[in-house]
Amino acid sequence: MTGSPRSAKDFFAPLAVGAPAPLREIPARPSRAIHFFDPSNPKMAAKVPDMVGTVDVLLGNLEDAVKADNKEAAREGLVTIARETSFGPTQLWTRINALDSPWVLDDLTTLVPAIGDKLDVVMVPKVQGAEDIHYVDRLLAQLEAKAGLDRPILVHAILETARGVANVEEICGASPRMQGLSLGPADLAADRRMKTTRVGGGHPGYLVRRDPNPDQPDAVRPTYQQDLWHYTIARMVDACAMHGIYPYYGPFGDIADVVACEDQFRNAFLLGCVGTWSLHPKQIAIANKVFSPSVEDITHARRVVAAMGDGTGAVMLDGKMEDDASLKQCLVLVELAEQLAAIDPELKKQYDAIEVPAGE
Ligand SMILES: CC(C)(COP(=O)(O)OP(=O)(O)OC[C@H]1O[C@@H](n2cnc3c(N)ncnc32)[C@H](O)[C@@H]1OP(=O)(O)O)[C@@H](O)C(=O)NCCC(=O)NCCSC(=O)C[C@](C)(O)C(=O)O
Ligand SMILES: [Mg+2]
Repeated sequence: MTGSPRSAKDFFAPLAVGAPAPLREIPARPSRAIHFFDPSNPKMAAKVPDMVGTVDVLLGNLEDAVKADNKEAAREGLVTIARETSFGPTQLWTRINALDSPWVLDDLTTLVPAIGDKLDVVMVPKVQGAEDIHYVDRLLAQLEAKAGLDRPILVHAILETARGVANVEEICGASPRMQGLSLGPADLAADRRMKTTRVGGGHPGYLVRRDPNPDQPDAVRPTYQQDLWHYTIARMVDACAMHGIYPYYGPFGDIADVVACEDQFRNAFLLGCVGTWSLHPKQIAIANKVFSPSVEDITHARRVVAAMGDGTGAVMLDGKMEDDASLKQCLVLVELAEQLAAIDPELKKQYDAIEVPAGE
């Protein structure tokens, strides 16, 4: 094939002669936590081999949070770590520098030939529209062809500009490489001129207040904090579901506040996200817990599956109506549990111990 794709039929054609064929379906590999490390930081880098198997994704970060003077050391450090580490079931991702930065071309032209066979996903920051994905798509195809890779490297976009959010659907559908999206709440807040200075999470000022009680006009009126990120995450979830790819929350910068971190992660899980980021080792356990369905949820889901028989009609279970649609909701959880049990022996034990009474 030469030139640009001309019709919808060309969507799955390789973008360079000799590049691997694009995937028609993005594999649903568990990725509850995408753990960030700075490959130029010797202490962090030293911990990476021991983290294999304890986290679903290890991500060598080359962009923000890596000092400008360390950009090359980070890139080279990632090459060394990738070559020397056997990753087993753990995926290896990287976050490259922004497309307008002086580093990104060297990031891609170094990493793909050196460790392209080990890299599962390239995370692209500050994606504005489909044109950014098209650029990375073609360049990856050229580099993969040159390196003789036999499987395509997937692409994950971070939504961190207002324009990126406005173009979210076209970003998700821009290439068969698109694996998923993450929220970039810090850059997005700055770009939108929001007034929060936190990296993700809520804000005590973003609230609603109960109406005054006419009989007690001076009584304290309770307030309820709202989720600043609900709108954006909900848009991401719809865009990803529409294109068969996966939404993730993103960073929670208040490392010390493990309670609010868990809450933010859970909101994302309930809305449809498959995972989140972990910036510090202690956030991995929080993410793994939140993004694994509970034993109670799986027990209920399996009871509904058993009670629904051939999957049609309506039944009563514990006083509640279950039907074809609630069965589908339960199957989302059951399928997720099966995928997680395949890579997490502890969870497998818990899910295997569930007993569903026969004949319900
Ligand atoms: C927060 C920091 C500074 C606290 O770092 P610390 O050293 O103060 O923490 P600590 O509790 O003292 O660390 C304990 C031990 O764990 C190690 N450690 C600590 N963190 C890690 C790690 N991630 N992976 C592996 N090891 C780690 C650390 O080196 C230390 O090792 P030691 O016991 O041998 O001394 C540090 O954890 C860190 O730099 N984390 C990564 C930050 C990062 O990647 N930020 C970029 C993503 S967020 C973002 O970019 C925004 C976004 C999306 O773009 C947008 O919203 O716009
Ligand atoms: Mg950012």
